Amino acid sequence: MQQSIDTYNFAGKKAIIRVDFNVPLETTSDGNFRVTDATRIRAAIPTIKKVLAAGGSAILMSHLGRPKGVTEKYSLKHIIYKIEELLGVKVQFADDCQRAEKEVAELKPGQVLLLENLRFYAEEEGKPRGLAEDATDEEKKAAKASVKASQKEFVKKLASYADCYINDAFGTAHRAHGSTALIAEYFPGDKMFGYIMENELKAIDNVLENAERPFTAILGGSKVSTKITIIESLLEKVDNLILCGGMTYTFMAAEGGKIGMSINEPDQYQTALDVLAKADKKGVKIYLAEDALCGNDFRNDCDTMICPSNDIPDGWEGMDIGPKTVVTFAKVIKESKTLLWNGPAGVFEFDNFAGGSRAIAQAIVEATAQGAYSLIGGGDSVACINKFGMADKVSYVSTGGGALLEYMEGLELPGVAAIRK
Ligand SMILES: Nc1ncnc2c1ncn2[C@@H]1O[C@H](COP(=O)(O)OP(=O)(O)OP(=O)(O)O)[C@@H](O)[C@H]1O
Ligand SMILES: O=C(O)[C@H](O)COP(=O)(O)O
Repeated sequence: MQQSIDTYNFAGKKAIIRVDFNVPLETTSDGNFRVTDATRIRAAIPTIKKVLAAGGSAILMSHLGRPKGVTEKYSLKHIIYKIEELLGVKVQFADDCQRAEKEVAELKPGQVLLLENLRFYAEEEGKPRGLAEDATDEEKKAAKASVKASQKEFVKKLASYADCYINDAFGTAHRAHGSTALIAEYFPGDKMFGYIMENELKAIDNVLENAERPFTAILGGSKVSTKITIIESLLEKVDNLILCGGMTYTFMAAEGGKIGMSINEPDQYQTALDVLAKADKKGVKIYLAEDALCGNDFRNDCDTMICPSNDIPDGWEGMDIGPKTVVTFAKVIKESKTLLWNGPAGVFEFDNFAGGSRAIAQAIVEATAQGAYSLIGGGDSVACINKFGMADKVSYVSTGGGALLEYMEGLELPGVAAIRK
């Protein structure tokens, strides 16, 4: 049965909390690691504090990156300093998530223990590793069966550490992994969502079910192929769909435009045309960038010029939306009552091409101040809004990328289903 974190009695209990501490790291000149965006750690603090304040202890577990075994650069020990800084509590560390009995036994109420990266074990994802490229179907089948069999033991061990299970890893809720889904079976009466999960689901449900109109979605990023299912499902829900970023040029090229060396997916031309036709049929207004800020090389300090997005000369590429587009997009955004933004409008990592994304963020902030509800989601979009210092001026910043998109598409997230079941 699903419990509530607000009413559960944590006194003297150990809570194992699945968090999503898959955060970006960079190496400093002295060879140490630094968390470059702590949004996901910051967001998990209220849940951890709740457990500690209610007399419990917290065992934190997460993945970091996509390691294929034990890999130093993906060790969660690199982020301990950041958790301690944000939580204000010392964090103990178990350097093997499957051999943490001693650390768990010594854990007292009010204390926090972080387990090493769950993905150092193939069992977390339940997918075989190290298969030879020429492995036969039989060998692949056997390897899969073998990791599935040991996955049960892996999950059972994690479950044995605690009295209750909290899933607060919204960013990973779309993965049916050991720690996000299977483990819940071992806590039939003591499983619950943390605050991130509760808030994310509420915020997205609010957008999907009670969206005040006009509802405008702004989708950017580099590829049509990675966003096509969400584009299609959003056509059922929104009044306006602003398509920007690198995907612009696939649409322009599909319609016969000249796009120079802009990012482009020829195998998606038909899909792009189908989207435009479907939007027309549904009465959804699609906004594509009419002009582009182009560069002659993929770097911040290349030469630039502004061109129509469908008439970019050879040797140039569209790297941000142009000034006319900024005016059009900002007007549509400011006239909207519900806003969803996923994916930057340009190569925002380069300051000279961050202007379009900044203008979109600014328009969203202004619309929010006028009473619109705004939800920003996705790793790059959140990095963008943080870079501009505007995260606290929108209604909700999601910690989810893929999870947010899948939930918005109407898919059941395994991490959510496992708690509700
Ligand atoms: N015109 C462009 N040309 C090339 N790359 C672009 C362009 N516009 C945006 N991008 C790049 O798109 C990347 C993000 O695109 P991607 O499709 O990977 O989005 P995403 O990771 O799904 O975003 P999010 O994490 O916000 O959901 C950024 O790194 C940005 O630099
Ligand atoms: O960053 C994310 O989207 C989540 O942490 C999930 O990571 P994954 O895509 O490697 O499963």
